[in-house]
Amino acid sequence: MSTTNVILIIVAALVVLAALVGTGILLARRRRVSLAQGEREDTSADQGGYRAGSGISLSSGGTTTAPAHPVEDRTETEGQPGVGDDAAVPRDSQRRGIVDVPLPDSAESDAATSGPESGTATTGGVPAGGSAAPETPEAPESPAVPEQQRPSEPEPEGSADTATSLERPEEETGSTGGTASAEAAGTVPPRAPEESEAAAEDAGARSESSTAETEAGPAAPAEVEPIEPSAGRLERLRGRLSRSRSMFGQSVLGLLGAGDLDEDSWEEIEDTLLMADLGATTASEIIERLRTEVAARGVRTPDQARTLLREVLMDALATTQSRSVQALPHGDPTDGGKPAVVLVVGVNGTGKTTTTGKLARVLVVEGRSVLLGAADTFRAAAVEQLGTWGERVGAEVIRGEEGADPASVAFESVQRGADSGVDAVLVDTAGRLHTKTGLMDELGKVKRVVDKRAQVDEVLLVLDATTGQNGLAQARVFADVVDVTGIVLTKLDGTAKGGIVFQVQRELGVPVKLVGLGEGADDLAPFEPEAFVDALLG
Ligand SMILES: Nc1nc2c(ncn2[C@@H]2O[C@H](COP(=O)(O)OP(=O)(O)OP(=O)(O)O)[C@@H](O)[C@H]2O)c(=O)[nH]1
Repeated sequence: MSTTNVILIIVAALVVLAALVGTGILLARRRRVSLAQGEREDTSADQGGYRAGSGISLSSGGTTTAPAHPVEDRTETEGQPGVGDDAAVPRDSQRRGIVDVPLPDSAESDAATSGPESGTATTGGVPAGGSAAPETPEAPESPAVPEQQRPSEPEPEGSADTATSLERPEEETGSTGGTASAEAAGTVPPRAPEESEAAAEDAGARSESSTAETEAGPAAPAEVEPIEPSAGRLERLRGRLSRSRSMFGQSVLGLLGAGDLDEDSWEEIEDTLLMADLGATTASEIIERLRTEVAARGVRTPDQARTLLREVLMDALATTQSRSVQALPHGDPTDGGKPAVVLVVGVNGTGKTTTTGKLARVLVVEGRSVLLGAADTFRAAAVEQLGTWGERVGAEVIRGEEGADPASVAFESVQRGADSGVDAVLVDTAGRLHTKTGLMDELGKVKRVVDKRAQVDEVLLVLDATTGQNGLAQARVFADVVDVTGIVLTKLDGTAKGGIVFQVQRELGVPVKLVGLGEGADDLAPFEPEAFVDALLG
């Protein structure tokens, strides 16, 4: 063998060695990151005040409770696709800068988001909350809101015409909201900060007339259908989840309980976790933890495997945030207290209206009075749908005409709720694609406008469990724009997935509070990690 050949062989051997060392370093680093994250999760294994096994837990809101985003935990925002990511969804959501985009001028905004005529003349008086307006946490209340009429004192005009509820006749606009009409016509420049309070006052003043225009809902409810006790609902939850998820349990438990696992088996377990939408990071953390525990405990039997997997999944779902829905009033609203205000947000068709109705039902059955705000002014059918829920539960419904400014409807709802002394105001917002900056800006405006009148206690983001990873992208953007305080995961009855629960909680620190299990009136249950994991394991 010539010297050249020997040198070539040595060089080749060195190259192979270098490649192996590189791969080893990469793997080691990946594991180290995962382990560190796992440890962080473990420290937050406290369940907060959540009462498992009971009905939906309700509470009064405190100060704003939106959790800070654990940004450092985000691992899938570097332009890399997440497993199952929808290719149509931009993966650079963090860089899209939704929060930093200045809102359009109020007149422009109204023109863009409202119907051609209606939104402008009708809603110009509502504080726009544009970039020039300060983010006032509390609106000036009594001075801005004169004594309002009560539901029992309907204004003569408009009371019969629910379709034009928030639209004000020309002359009326002129008399009570000159600024509004001028602004709507585009003749008023964006409001200076000091003008926003005046705008709130204007909106408050307007509501005196427009409350009469809003639907005189069935204030004296007829019969509220009896609601199934929570125990029964949870039982159904288990049944429904286990039907769709038994494959997950069987597959993972079968492998784990088989004793010594080779690399192929671990990969298969990881694949199963990914298929259930747990996401790459969560799945990898769970695998690391399982590997460690399997070695430490000497798992050999299916029972041992089940105990271990249950524990690991439960830990991954743990949160320090309360899962209680903050929908109870602050004091007695009929005696100086304030109603709870809940905003329901999410993309189209996730189940916002249905969830709003179901939640209203839970509250009413608990003896609470509810007012529903139909701020979904994009879709007339959604307003009708909420109206039907209002009839079912005996709640007044405030609605705007199609195309009206949703912020105006939301403001009117909160105003009316406060005036009429209800316990909770639930505002259903229009579905919007999280990828449309203008629509997200509009949602931010809804929240800010409501904030001027009352504290928003709960912002529930409704996610459709069947949309998988896309749900995470949605959650990120919505959380940035409106400080989401709780997640409702709907349609869990229709999917074998739902692992998005793990990811949303892990990344956003926002607890999953409720789950939707069907289209029925009672198909809303508290999210209970134990029940969820048991159902997942089959
Ligand atoms: N199977 C099942 N269907 C549900 C659940 N929640 C809502 N739905 C159905 O999902 C569909 C959409 O629900 P909506 O409440 O209208 O959704 P939305 O988010 O208000 O829709 P937009 O107003 O268009 O944004 C309806 O057919 C609901 O009955 C659930 O938990 N399970």
